[in-house]
Amino acid sequence: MTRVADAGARGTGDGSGALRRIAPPARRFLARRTGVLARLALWSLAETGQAFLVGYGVARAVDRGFLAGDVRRGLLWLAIALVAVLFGAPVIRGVFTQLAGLTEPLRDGLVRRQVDRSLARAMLGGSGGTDRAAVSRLTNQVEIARDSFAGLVLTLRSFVFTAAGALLGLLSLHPALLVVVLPPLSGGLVLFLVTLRPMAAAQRRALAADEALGDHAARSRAALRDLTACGTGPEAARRGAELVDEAAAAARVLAGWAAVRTAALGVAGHLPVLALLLAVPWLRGRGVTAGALLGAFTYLVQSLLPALHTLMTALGAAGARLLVVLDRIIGPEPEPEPELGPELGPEPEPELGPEPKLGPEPKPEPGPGPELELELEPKPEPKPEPKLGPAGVEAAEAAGVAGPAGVTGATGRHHARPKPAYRPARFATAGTAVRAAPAPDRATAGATDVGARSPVHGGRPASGGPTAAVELRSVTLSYGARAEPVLDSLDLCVAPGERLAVVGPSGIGKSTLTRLIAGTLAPSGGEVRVAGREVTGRAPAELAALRVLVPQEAYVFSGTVGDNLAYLRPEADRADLDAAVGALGLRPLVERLGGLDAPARPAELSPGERQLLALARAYLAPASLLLLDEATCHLDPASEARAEEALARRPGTLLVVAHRLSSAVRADRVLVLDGTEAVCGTHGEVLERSPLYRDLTGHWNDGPAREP
Ligand SMILES: Nc1ncnc2c1ncn2[C@@H]1O[C@H](COP(=O)(O)OP(=O)(O)OP(=O)(O)O)[C@@H](O)[C@H]1O
Repeated sequence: MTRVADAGARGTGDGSGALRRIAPPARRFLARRTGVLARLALWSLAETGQAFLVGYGVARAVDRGFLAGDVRRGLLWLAIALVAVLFGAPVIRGVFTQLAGLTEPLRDGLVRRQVDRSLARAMLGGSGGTDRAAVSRLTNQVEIARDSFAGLVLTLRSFVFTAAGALLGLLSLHPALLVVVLPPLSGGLVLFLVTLRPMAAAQRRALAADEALGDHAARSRAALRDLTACGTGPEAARRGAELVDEAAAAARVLAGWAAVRTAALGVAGHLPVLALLLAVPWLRGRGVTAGALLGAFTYLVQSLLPALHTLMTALGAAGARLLVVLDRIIGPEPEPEPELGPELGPEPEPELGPEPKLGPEPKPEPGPGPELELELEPKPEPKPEPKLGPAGVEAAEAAGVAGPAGVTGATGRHHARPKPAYRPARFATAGTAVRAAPAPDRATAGATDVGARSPVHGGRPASGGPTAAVELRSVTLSYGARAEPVLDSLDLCVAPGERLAVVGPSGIGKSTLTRLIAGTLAPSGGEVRVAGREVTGRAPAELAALRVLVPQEAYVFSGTVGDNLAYLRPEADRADLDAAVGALGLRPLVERLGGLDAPARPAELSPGERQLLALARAYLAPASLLLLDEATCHLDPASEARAEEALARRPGTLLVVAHRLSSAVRADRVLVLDGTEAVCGTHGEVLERSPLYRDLTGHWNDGPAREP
């Protein structure tokens, strides 16, 4: 219970401090609005007259009317009291009209102040640069301040002017009435005033606890992958539980003081009535008439008690809230919350992980390993996918860490990529979203670059042939029961060791295809096999052993550079890491960061640097299939070429969602995804056969990043 408790303590001892801080600007604010205040006082004076007349009318109606046998006079005085009550409606209207002249400028001023402060803080950047509580202050707390201020002005003003009218009335009826009424009234008021300061402190503590809890929840959500990667989940959960306890404790303290305040209200509100009843003989002895007694009761029950009740409620709740909220907005800057756990070290901001490609929420990405994306929004899936909630994340993480165990074909060192044993080059689709190229073309697709191709039928390797690295059999994927399929009856066969580039316009389904192959998305129909094994429904650990998917926004977690590189292959030694660093051209970056043992602070890395680290991590991964979903988009063409070549040299198969033409040219084959047509073949072949590919290459060539 560290920081929040401190904040609460600060608040407890700081109630008068807050008042001192708030008082000067409050005085200036009011001094600039003397006209509004004067008009408000004028309307309120009418309330004094009203309060006076209500009790006085009743007293006179009884004494001079009904008890004196003059019913007409009695009714007349009652009518006067009634008119005074009815007169209250236009008075309230007038008061509210003037009130806006105070509350709206206050709200505008607070909003301006908060925006200025948040912008200034954001511009500072770095540690504490983001003010996560700003939204709460800007919306919720500013509205609380406005409402509380309005309530306070209304009730304070009403109490003062009503009490003045009622006390004046009591005095005019008989001074002895004041002797009986004033002591319990003022006693209750004093008791109430005594509760104000601790109540404000409790309010402040409750608000601080609420903010800290919200902030912690937001940070934990953003840093979920860091927490998982660094194993600090339990620590974050423990801190969350502490904050919940703190919020509950603060609410209990607040409730305790609310009970004391209710007692004060009982003393001030009901004791005077009791005292008046008990003192009736004494008062009668001093010449207080029956009408005056009735008038006194009317003052108490009709005017004083309601005004007192609303005053206490408003001062106790709205007043304390106003003080606390104003101090948070215009007082000293709140201290930043501590980071989520010691393991996250000095990193200023927990890394948020890969950003979404589409919209503000991250798209779910593959299960295990640092490329893991969290399932943040429900999405229609054709078949149940392994959930990536906390439990799933742990499982996926375990898979990423333990992935190398049992991986076939993984060797300690990377050798030159062996030539594929065959190049089936089969791609055939049928259907609407992605259709097969015409049959004669399909028969030759990919055949031109390989002389002796294993016999394939419909894009499938013939039985007895080598197992394909990737095989899609009539795969269909729709993101909803009635949605148009993104991929429709797609057949695809990628040979072991082959390099395939996937190209197509934005939104055509390239990422969808990689996710299907990665096994993080289940097809609506058909079958996806990697290394001969169906991937759908496979456990994250098994998937991790089969493939690595690197998304566009690479994920680097808070840890050392070496930890990041070896994440998918924990047993990698220095030589392995050095080899990866050299192969990917990472040396200058690693040196700048301070070596393999230096901390990698995600927030201090550019997107391209993060991609390089993620690519080196993938390079070291034991899985033989590498899926790059625009994973080099933040690299310059030379770095991209170097990285791709290095990844292609490692033993295994490479599927690249191409970001530049050069990626496609370097690939053994190119798969062009198109809404109505899909073509697969060598660069030259698809250039000839696919108008879309010709368009794309034209666009790439004419684009700002001109390709060789
Ligand atoms: N989780 C999802 N839920 C619903 N629709 C989705 C989802 N993910 C992708 N889509 C839709 O599926 C289609 C294909 O998306 P996908 O991301 O695979 O395209 P892409 O070719 O990779 O695009 P880009 O190059 O812009 O990344 C798009 O229309 C997209 O809006």
